[in-house]
Amino acid sequence: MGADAASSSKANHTPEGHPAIPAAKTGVLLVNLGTPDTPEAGAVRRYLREFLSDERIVDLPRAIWLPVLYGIILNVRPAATARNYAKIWRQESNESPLRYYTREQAEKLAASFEGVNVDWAMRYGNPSIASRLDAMKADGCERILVIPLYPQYSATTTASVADAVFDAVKKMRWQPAIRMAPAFHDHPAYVEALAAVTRRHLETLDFAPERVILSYHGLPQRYFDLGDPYHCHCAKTSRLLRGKMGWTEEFAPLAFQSKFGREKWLEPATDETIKELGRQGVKKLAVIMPGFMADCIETLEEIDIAGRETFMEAGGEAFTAIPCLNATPEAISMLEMIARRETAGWV
Ligand SMILES: C=CC1=C(C)c2cc3[nH]c(cc4nc(cc5[nH]c(cc1n2)c(C)c5CCC(=O)O)C(CCC(=O)O)=C4C)c(C)c3C=C
Ligand SMILES: [Fe+2]
Ligand SMILES: [Fe+2]
Repeated sequence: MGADAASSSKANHTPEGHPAIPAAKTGVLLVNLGTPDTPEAGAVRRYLREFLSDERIVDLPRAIWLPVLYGIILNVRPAATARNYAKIWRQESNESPLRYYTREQAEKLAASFEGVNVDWAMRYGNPSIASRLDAMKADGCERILVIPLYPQYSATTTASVADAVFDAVKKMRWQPAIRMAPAFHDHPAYVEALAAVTRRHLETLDFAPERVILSYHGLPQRYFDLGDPYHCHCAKTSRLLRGKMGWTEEFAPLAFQSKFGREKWLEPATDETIKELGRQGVKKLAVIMPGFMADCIETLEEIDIAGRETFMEAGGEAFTAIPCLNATPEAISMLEMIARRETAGWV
């Protein structure tokens, strides 16, 4: 045993010859949905295969779902989705916007919340939850708080992160203690952050929107009927944000975007709402997407590109997609509040 090992063994009060034990640390792991590694059909196919195989996302019996997934969806969708990713890909760092902003959120949170190890992972794709939990543990994290970056709880997202976290620690002989942060759809700092980013963005425009659609990612209606509280969380965030901004429900209607598959999803659909407002003579429209903590394909392509086109074709004249919270100071301060509250007694 070298002199270093002997002195660290003394500091840790471990017996002579015992392997060195790193000082106990607390970690915070931010987790978002995930994204392909490149905007090419092969990478998109790998990502969609993992994503759409999760029973939390599609809960149909495997005997029914897997033939559809492997026979149709994974043959048809990757090429079209890859073309959409290519439109929004961040060339300078060669990654998707979701990955870029999630990493930036973790870096900024690390700078403001000293004394904890902050890391980030993706539920599907890379870096995986298991790989980052392994790395945090190897670095001495005995206590880890996981923050799913979904303000509104859904079994499809929040619970799916918990599944992956516990699947990963299931394989560890010496597990870290784990805490899962709850949803934060009604956290005052979250609603204030949405309001601040919105006000800042509206000031940069040369028009005043006649309507602001509050657009959230959708879900099959059946999941709501089975008890998923997501719709209620979206409704509450919307009510609180309207209150803060002085908006009426007519001025700022709720809608659900990104429908996938044939089942009935939560309504009204964002694309239909955009079309309908255009037909009714609304000329200036804004869309805010409070459920997305970071800009991604669903906000930058589906809304800012495709939604804009839909509105213009329906007679609209001016359109804006309000940026997501991303790594704004308000978003980081909210994440820090949640991280400090949920690590109480640990740090
Ligand atoms: C049955 C399918 C899907 C459910 C249920 C679903 C729920 C859900 N998703 C998000 C957040 C995001 N989804 C994103 C992309 C995306 N979502 C689906 C399908 C379902 N989502 C697909 C097939 C895709 C990939 C893109 C495509 O092929 O159209 C993203 C963006 C990822 C990125 O890299 O940019 C996010 C974020 C939530 C919050 C949610 C339930 C509440
Ligand atoms: Fe999705
Ligand atoms: Fe989409």
